[in-house]
Amino acid sequence: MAYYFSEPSRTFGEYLLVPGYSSSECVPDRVSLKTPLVKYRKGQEECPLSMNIPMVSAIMQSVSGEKLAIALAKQGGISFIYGSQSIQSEADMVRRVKAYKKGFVTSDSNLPPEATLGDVLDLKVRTGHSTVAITDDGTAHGKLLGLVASRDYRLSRMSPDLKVTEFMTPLEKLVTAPATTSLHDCNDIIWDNKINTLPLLDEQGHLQYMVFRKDYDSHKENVNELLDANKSYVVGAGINTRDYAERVPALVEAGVDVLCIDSSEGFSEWQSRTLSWIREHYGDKVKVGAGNVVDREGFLFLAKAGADFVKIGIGGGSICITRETKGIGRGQATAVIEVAKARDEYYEQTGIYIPICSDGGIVHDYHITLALAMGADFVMLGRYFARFDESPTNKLRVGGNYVKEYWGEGSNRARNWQRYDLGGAQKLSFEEGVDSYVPYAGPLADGVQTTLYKVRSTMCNCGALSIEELQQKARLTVVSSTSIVEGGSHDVILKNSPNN
Ligand SMILES: NC(=O)C1=CN([C@@H]2O[C@H](COP(=O)(O)OP(=O)(O)OC[C@H]3O[C@@H](n4cnc5c(N)ncnc54)[C@H](O)[C@@H]3O)[C@@H](O)[C@H]2O)C=CC1
Ligand SMILES: O=c1[nH]c(=O)c2[nH+]cn([C@@H]3O[C@H](COP(=O)(O)O)[C@@H](O)[C@H]3O)c2[nH]1
Ligand SMILES: [K+]
Repeated sequence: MAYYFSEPSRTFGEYLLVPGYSSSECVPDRVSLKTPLVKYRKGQEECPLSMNIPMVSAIMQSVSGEKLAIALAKQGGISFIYGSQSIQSEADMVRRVKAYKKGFVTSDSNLPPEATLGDVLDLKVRTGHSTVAITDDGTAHGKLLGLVASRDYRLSRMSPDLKVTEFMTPLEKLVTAPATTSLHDCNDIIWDNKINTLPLLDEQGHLQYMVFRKDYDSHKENVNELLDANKSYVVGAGINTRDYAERVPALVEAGVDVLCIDSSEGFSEWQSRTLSWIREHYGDKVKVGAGNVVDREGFLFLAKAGADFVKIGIGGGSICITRETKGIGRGQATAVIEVAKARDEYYEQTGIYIPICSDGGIVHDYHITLALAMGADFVMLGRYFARFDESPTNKLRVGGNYVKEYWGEGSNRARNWQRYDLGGAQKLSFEEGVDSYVPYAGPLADGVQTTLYKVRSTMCNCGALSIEELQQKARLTVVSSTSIVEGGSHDVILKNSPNN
C-alpha cells in the first residue's frame, strides 16, 4: 500500500513567527548573519567555508553569471554559476570572477565598427550603460577602435543609420593605459586628463578593462565581502550527473570554491555516483553540495553519499511547473522542517553538521527569516536576483514598466544548449519551467541590504543575534486563511490605489 504522510504539505506563506523577548542589546546592527556553507565537525573545528550572509544565487542562465557572482560576493554571499552551458564557457566565467580586480570592469557594452547609432541606443536600453566600446569584433576583449559616450551624438541632428565610426572618439584621441596599471594610478590618470572612462589595453591593443570615474567611491572596502585566501571573490558553480568527469576538473582548474549538483531530484544513483567520483579523485578538497530533496530519506541518502551541503525544494520555484507537469514535490516549509530535523539527528549521531539550503519559493523577504528559523542555514534565490542590474538578462520596458527576463532551467529556452536526454537518445518532450518577466529592481547591493535589514530586525523581535540562536529560539505558528487576510492592509481605502 502507498505511504501517506500524516501532515499536509505547507509553504512559507502559511507560517508566522511569534516574537520572543528582545533585550536592549538586541539591535539589527549587532545581528550576525554568518552561516556555514559546507559540512564540518561543529564544536570541534571551524567551518572551512562559510558566508557572511545566508544567500546564494540560483544555478540558472538567467541569474548566475559572472557579474552577479561578483556583486553578491561583495555583499557576503555566493553565486553558483549556471551549468547549462559548455564546460569551457562555465570555467571561463569562474576564471573571470576569480580574476576580477576591484574597480576594473569588463565592458558589457560593446559593438563592432559596422554598428550604427541605432544599435548604440538599443544597447543602452539593454545594459543601462552609456559608454560603448567599439572593438574590431564587437566583444569585450576585441581590439579597441574607439569609444562612444552620450556626448558623441545628438539625436536631433543625427540619423539612426549613421555608422559608429563616423561619430565615435577614435583610439588615437583616447587616453588609454596598459592593462597592468594599478587602480591608484588609473584614478590619477582619470583626474589629470579630466576623463570619465579609462580603457586598459594589452600589448596587442585588445581591450581588457575599463575604469570609470563614477565608480571611484565604490572602490572602498565592503565590510561583508567574501574573499578567499588570495583576496579573490568566492564563487560556486553548478555541475550535472553526466559530464562530471570533464566538467569538475575544468572548474577546479579555473579556481572554483564550491560545486553543487544541479537537479530537480537528488535522491538518485546518479548523484551518489557523481559524489563518489569527486571523493575518489579529490578527497575532501573539492566541496560539493547535492540535491534537491524534500524529505528525511533523501537527506540521509545524500549525507551518506558524501554531500557537503544538501539543497531542499521541488517545484516551489517561481518559474517551476514541475508539480503541475510531473506531480512531484512538497510544500517548501514542510520540506525544510523535516530535512532540518533529519540534519540535527545526523549531527547528534555523527558529530558532523551538514548545512542545508532552502531553494526556491522565496516571495517576500520575511520568507528568508522563516526558512532560517525552520532550520535552513541559507537560502537559494532565482527570481529575487534576476530582478537586479547585475543579472545576465535583458532589461526591457513592458507596459510602461521596466522588467528583466527570467526563465526556468527546465524551460525550452534554457535547454536549447542540449543536455536533456532521458538516459539515451530519447528526448524529454515536456517543459518543466516557464519563460517570464520580473519587475526590475535596481542594483543588487541596495536590494540585498534592504532585505537583510528586515531579516535582522525580525531576528531581534525573536531575541536572536545569530542564525543559530534564531533556530533555537524561534516559535512558529501556522496561520489560518482568514488571519492571512488580517495580515495585509484591509478595510481602508488605499491612497495610491489605481481605482482612486
Ligand atoms: N528544484 C526544482 O523544483 C526543479 C528544478 N529544475 C531545474 O531544471 C534543471 C534540470 O533538472 P533535471 O531535469 O532534474 O535534470 P537532471 O539532469 O538531474 O535529470 C534529467 C533526467 O536525466 C536523468 N539522468 C541524470 N543523470 C543521468 C546519467 N548520468 N545518465 C542517464 N540519465 C541521467 C535523470 O534521472 C532525469 O530523468 C536543473 O537546473 C534544475 O535545478 C527543474 C525542475 C524542478
Ligand atoms: O520546476 C522547475 N522548473 C524549472 O525550469 C526551474 N528552473 C529552476 N528551478 C528551481 O527554482 C529555483 C528558483 O526559484 P525562485 O525563482 O522561486 O527563487 C531554482 O534554484 C531551481 O531549484 C526550476 N524548477
Ligand atoms: K511553482
